Amino acid sequence: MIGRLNHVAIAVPDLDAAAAQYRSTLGATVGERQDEPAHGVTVVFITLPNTKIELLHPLGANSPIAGFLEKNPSGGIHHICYEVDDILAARDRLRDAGARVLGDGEPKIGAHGKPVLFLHPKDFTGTLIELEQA
Ligand SMILES: CC[C@@H](C(=O)O)C(=O)SCCNC(=O)CCNC(=O)[C@H](O)C(C)(C)COP(=O)(O)OP(=O)(O)OC[C@H]1O[C@@H](n2cnc3c(N)ncnc32)[C@H](O)[C@@H]1OP(=O)(O)O
Ligand SMILES: [Co+2]
Repeated sequence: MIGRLNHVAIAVPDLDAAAAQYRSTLGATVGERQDEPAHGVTVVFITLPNTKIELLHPLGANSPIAGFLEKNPSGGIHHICYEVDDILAARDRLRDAGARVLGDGEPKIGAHGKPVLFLHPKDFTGTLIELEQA
């Protein structure tokens, strides 16, 4: 069911410093800051030849990544995002298999303008999974 790896997300305490490190030290192609108020994060995408890195920083009072950064103050890998062809069919199949779909279970529009959903990390070997409709 899952397809390409769309991105690996890294929560960071200082977005500008992390973006500068990827640009200057690692020599990567780094995009602009993008506020995503519906998701409670500001993101910067880094384009690699085979996938993307999403740098994440909390936005607003109720960011879903605030707790993660409190536990990991230096930052850390936060989630991985797989593409699926049909996000509603994927959601229903995963629910039938017993997985917890986060939030109200209805897809939100993600950073690429496409529907996304999240799956509880405790149901997937300690890894928060994002699904993005391809
Ligand atoms: C920009 C839009 C979009 C895109 O298009 O790319 C994005 O990527 S938005 C990214 C941010 N959005 C989200 O993460 C939404 C989904 N996340 C959540 O709903 C919550 O973060 C969470 C996963 C339910 C965690 O909630 P939280 O309140 O922070 O923590 P808990 O204490 O309830 O955690 C329970 C348990 O799970 C462990 N945990 C938490 N986060 C992660 C993680 N990222 N990876 C692995 N494990 C995680 C946490 O440590 C707790 O474990 P125990 O301590 O063993 O109980
Ligand atoms: Co993401």
